[in-house]
Amino acid sequence: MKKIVFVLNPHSGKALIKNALLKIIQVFSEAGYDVTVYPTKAPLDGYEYLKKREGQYDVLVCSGGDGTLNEVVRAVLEYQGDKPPIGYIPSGSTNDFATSLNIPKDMVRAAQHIAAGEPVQCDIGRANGERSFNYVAAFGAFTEVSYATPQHLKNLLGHQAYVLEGVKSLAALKPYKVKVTSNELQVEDSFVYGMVSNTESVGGMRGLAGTGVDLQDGLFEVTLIKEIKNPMEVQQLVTAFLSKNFEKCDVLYSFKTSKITFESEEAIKWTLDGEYGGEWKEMRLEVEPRAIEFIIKKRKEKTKKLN
Ligand SMILES: Nc1ncnc2c1ncn2[C@@H]1O[C@H](COP(=O)(O)OP(=O)(O)OP(=O)(O)O)[C@@H](O)[C@H]1O
Repeated sequence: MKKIVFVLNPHSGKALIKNALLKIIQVFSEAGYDVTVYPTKAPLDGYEYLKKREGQYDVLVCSGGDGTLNEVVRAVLEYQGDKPPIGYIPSGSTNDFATSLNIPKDMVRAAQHIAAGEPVQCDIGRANGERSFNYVAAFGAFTEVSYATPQHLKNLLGHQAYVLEGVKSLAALKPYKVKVTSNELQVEDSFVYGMVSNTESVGGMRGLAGTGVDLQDGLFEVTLIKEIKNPMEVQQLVTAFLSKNFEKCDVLYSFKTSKITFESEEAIKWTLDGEYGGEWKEMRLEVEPRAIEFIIKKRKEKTKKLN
């Protein structure tokens, strides 16, 4: 009998998991799995639990927000032997990455997709050779948002919390002098925002990272916003984001890369998958191509697009 473990953060999002838990277990059981359920007790508990149990499960399913998913991926990346596929049942406040994987918001449906789904390979990011990130590493405006927003506020406002905080931080944009080095671009300038991502949606907003996002092309999208000096530049930026056409915007760089370094004289705070990622004077971001398998619903066009 194949073994599935279901690791869940009981407090994530609005704790909706409690209404769906029994049905989710039934879905996996009826699909022929021997099911183990593990509710996490604290940050890093999910990571440690799975790390210690390498080789014991055929499929790892997790439910929570981006932070919980990040822990599960991190454990699997550290496995020495086979890396089991990961199923994700989102229950966080924004769930950007789930949107990119076309995972339904309804938890029981998400479980059904996993039970009948297939694994697809996905690129993963690595920050300064250590911490992994699934879909976004960023600094500057907006990035304080997710780790500075308390859980109860996130639960209350959901995705609006991000937008509200984002607008607030727009009023106090602090530029950072940064040297950016990649094969595609070498530049030294003042930036208010920098993002390296592998997702169609960031902070609940689609299109921020440009178009043509492919989760397994070995490339992440880079979006850099320069210091904004006048109202015309603000307008340019708004137009670029609304039209999703970044080419004519002088205050923005948008390109794809597999490796990029950010260097600055002062330490800059980073966020990795919406969680605090530390303060760094040098941040090296690298793509690990197709490092993880996610189980998603079998779908002709999706399979075509991803493979
Ligand atoms: N039982 C727990 N108590 C406290 N924190 C936990 C617990 N289980 C997990 N965590 C930690 O809480 C952090 C946030 O959890 P998670 O990402 O699952 O939910 P969220 O914050 O609601 O979602 P999102 O990040 O999408 O808004 C994670 O870093 C996770 O490790």
